[in-house]
Amino acid sequence: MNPGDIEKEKPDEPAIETRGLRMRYGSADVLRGVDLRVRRGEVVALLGPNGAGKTTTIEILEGFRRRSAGEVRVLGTDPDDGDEAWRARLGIVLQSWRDHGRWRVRELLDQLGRYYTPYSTAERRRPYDPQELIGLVGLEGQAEASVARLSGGQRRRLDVAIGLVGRPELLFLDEPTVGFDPQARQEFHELVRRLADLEDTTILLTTHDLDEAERLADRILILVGGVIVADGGAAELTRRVSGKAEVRYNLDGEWHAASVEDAAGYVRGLFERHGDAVTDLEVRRTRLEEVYLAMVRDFESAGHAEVPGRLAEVPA
Ligand SMILES: Nc1ncnc2c1ncn2[C@@H]1O[C@H](COP(=O)(O)OP(=O)(O)OP(=O)(O)O)[C@@H](O)[C@H]1O
Repeated sequence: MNPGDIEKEKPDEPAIETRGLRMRYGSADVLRGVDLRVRRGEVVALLGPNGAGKTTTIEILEGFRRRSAGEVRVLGTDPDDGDEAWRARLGIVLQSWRDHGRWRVRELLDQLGRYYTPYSTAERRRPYDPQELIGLVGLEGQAEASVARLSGGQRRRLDVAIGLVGRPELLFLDEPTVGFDPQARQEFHELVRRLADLEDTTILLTTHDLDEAERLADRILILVGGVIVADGGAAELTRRVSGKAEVRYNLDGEWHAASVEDAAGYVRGLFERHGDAVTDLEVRRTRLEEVYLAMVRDFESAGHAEVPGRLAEVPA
């Protein structure tokens, strides 16, 4: 079977699907039955406190780590059985990657890109042209710089370029924007949206930046205590925790605030009653960060036994 054939397999199958995924390190159960589905073309953010098992999950999906139990399919293949053709369809940006110090940026991308040439298809030309990729991640000024001389943020941009060089169908990003300045972060967000919208790339990312998750992801998964405790769009998760919005406004020079369920109705009434006397109107719903912290707190204060039927021992 050649790589072209593989790409045409089961187009409706989700890019990622796990059922009852479990991982035990020694006697510690880190993943206790993770069920997740990521549709093709979706951008999904995996959130969770330090040590929740996000990297472990991603590494299992990438085929870097063998799971203890459960079913996993990534682009139609069990990662434990993934071959080179399967790997060529993935893009991976790890939390840290330190090597290639003497290489120059363009040279490195050119070399790494050659690995993907045999896996080029009519739908997905592989690899990216190094110069185009350098422009895409904003490293034009560093194309001829040696890797050891890049700043932390530039190095991270290169990590992203390395993850993209094979024009992946599925891209894993583990805390991709750590060390980015605000402008680099914004450019990176635009890049991710462009990859998802124009190149139909499926993206699974982990981040501790809740604003980033909200801005980038079609869907957010919260991993706590080894299970997914919440799954939905940012607005949906926010509504689930707090249906209320805060309306602030100035009326005849005095500030007012109200916590209301129907913000649109409240604002309509406000203008009907006071017209132009209302100024500086602001409607603010609960921020994702508050929602996230409330969910983690609830889970932790309930004790982990609150997730029924999911905490059984992983078979040794
Ligand atoms: N190779 C290993 N052997 C033993 N324990 C491990 C191993 N790798 C990870 N762990 C443990 O598994 C748990 C989950 O780690 P993991 O790196 O997956 O978490 P994470 O959610 O990615 O955390 P962070 O947000 O800090 O990156 C942690 O308690 C960690 O100490």
